[in-house]
Amino acid sequence: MEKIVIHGGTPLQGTVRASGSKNAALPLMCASLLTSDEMTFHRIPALMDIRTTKQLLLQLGVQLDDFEPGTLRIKARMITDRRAPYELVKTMRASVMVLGPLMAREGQADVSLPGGCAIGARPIDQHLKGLEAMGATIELESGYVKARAKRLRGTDFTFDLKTVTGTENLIMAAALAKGTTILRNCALEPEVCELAQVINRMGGSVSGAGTDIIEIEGKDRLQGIVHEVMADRIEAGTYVMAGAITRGNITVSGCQPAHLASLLEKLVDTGVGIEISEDSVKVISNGRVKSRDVQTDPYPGFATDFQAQYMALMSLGDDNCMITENVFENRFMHVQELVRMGARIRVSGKIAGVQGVKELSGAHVQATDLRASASLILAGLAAKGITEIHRVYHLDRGYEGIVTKLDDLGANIRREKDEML
Ligand SMILES: CC(=O)N[C@H]1[C@@H](OP(=O)(O)OP(=O)(O)OC[C@H]2O[C@@H](n3ccc(=O)[nH]c3=O)[C@H](O)[C@@H]2O)O[C@H](CO)[C@@H](O)[C@@H]1O
Ligand SMILES: C=C(OP(=O)(O)O)C(=O)O
Repeated sequence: MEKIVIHGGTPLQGTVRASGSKNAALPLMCASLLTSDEMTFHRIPALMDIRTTKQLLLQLGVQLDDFEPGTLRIKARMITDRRAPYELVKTMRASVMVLGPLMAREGQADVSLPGGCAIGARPIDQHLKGLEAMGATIELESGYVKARAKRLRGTDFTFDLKTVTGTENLIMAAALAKGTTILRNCALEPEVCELAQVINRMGGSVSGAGTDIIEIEGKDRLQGIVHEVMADRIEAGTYVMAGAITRGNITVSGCQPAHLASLLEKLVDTGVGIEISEDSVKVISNGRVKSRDVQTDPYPGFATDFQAQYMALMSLGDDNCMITENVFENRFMHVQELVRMGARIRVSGKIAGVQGVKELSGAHVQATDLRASASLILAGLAAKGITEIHRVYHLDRGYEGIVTKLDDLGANIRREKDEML
C-alpha cells in the first residue's frame, strides 16, 4: 500500500487541466452494451473505477482496445455473460449501471447488490422499481438481483427521490425498450445530460434531460459513435478549493464553469477571488476565508461530492458555520481525521458545526472514501508541518494523477510506500 506525504504551507501557483469525468465516463462505458457496433471514447481518465468497469465489460464478453492513453474502444458485438459479480460491484457500486443496458439488450441480468459503503446505505430500490414498471421480473437471490424480461416496454415512472445512476440506468434500459418511457423526478446532473446526448447520437431518442421529466422513445437498434467525455466537474472544483485553501493563485483549465456554479457562488461569498472564462476558472485567494453555511442538494444545488473538501476549507474560516449533508446519510467520515489536524468540528445528525481555526497542523490521517481523501489532501496542503495520508487507494478511484498535478502547481507532495499498513 502507499501513502501521500505533504509538507504543507505552499500557496499553489500555475495552471492545472481537468481530466475527463469519472461519473460521465462510467455510464457511457455501460451504454456501449446497447450496441453491437464499436464505440470510441476520448478523454477517458486513468482511474481505478475505469479499470474496474473495463474488467466488468470484459467479463460480459465485450472487446476492449485501450492501447492509446485516454482513448477506449468498446465493442459489444456479442454479450456472452450477463452477470456483474460481487467482487467487482463491492469495489465500485457504479457497476450496477450494467443492469439497465443488459436488460435492454439481453432481457437478463444478474447483478450483485452493492451493499453499504463508507458514505451510507445507498440502496438501489429505485433502479429496480423502474425496471419492474418496464415489465421486468426481479428476484433477490444470494445477494444478487436477478432481473428478467422478454423485452422491456415503455412506461410512465416517477422516482421517489432524485437518483443519478438510477436515472441513467433507466434511460439506458428504455433506449431499446418497446414504446415510449416517461421518467419523472429525474436527476438533473450534467452527466445525465451527457448520457442522453450520446444515446441520441447513437440513433436513440431521449428528450428532456436536464429537467425533471425525461422522455425516451425505445429503438430496435443503436449504432456506434466516437465521443469525447466531458470535463470532471468534481475534480475541477476540488482544484479550485485547493487554490483557495492554500491562498494561492491558480487556473483550472479545460472545464465547464457553468457546471460549478453553486460551488463558485459559495466561494465568492467566502471572499475567494474567482474569474471565469469560457472553459477555465481562475482562483485568487490571499486571506482567511469567511465562514459560510452550506447544504448539499441534488444538482444544481451544492454537490455532496464537494462537501468534504469545503469542510476542509471552512476549518480555516474566520468564524463558525454549519455544513448540512442532505444527500447521503453518513458522509462525515473525514471529520475525525480533520479534527486530528486541529480542526474544530462537531457533528449532530446531518449537520456539522465548524468553528474556524487560524491554523491546521500536519498529522497522520486515514482516507476513508474518495472525497474524504481529497479533503485530507486539501487540509494537508494548507497545514503547518507534515501530513501523511494513509489508504490512498480511495483517491485512485477518482483523481487522475493528483500528485503530479499538485506537484506541478508547486505543492510539496509525494507518494511513498506505506510501511505502517
Ligand atoms: C457514479 C456516480 O455518478 N456517482 C455519483 C452518484 O451516485 P449515485 O447515483 O449512487 O447516488 P444517488 O443519486 O443514487 O443517491 C442519492 C440518494 O438517493 C438514495 N437512493 C438512491 C437510489 C435508490 O434506488 N434508492 C435510494 O434511496 C441514496 O442512498 C442517496 O441518499 O450521485 C451521487 C449524488 O450526487 C454522487 O455523490 C456520486 O458521486
Ligand atoms: C461517491 C462517489 O462515487 P461513487 O458513486 O462511485 O461511489 C464520488 O464520486 O464521490
